[in-house]
Amino acid sequence: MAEESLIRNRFKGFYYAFKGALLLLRTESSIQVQFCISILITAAGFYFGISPIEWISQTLAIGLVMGIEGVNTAVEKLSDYIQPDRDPKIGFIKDISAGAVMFAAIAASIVGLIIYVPRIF
Ligand SMILES: Nc1ncnc2c1ncn2[C@@H]1O[C@H](COP(=O)(O)OP(=O)(O)OP(=O)(O)O)[C@@H](O)[C@H]1O
Repeated sequence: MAEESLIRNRFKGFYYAFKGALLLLRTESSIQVQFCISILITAAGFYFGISPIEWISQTLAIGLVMGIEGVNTAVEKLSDYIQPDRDPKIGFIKDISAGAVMFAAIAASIVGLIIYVPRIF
């Protein structure tokens, strides 16, 4: 019985996570832009015939950027909900959350440059 409800809870958790991913894709322009870039980069991967290790690096980079961008979006929404007015503490929280996205984006850009610059130039 307990095991059954554990499995049901896992399925529910997966359902909510899937719903959240769709919400991000449907409502957030930053995620939509990153999703389009991910599709283009994936197409580039097929076009240039990148190696398995390059596919792994590229897939991890895409997941890292989109995942952290999703968390950053959640931080922004939560911040606006708990403090709709201007507040330096909220400004700091939003800035460091955006900074986390930048770390991931820089790392992903480096991965992209390492994979594609030698193939293009
Ligand atoms: N409530 C706030 N108090 C202080 N600074 C804020 C606040 N909201 C946003 N900021 C500052 O603005 C930056 C961008 O925040 P955010 O991406 O939420 O956009 P916004 O300024 O709220 O406008 P919009 O939501 O229309 O894009 C933050 O990183 C922070 O520096």
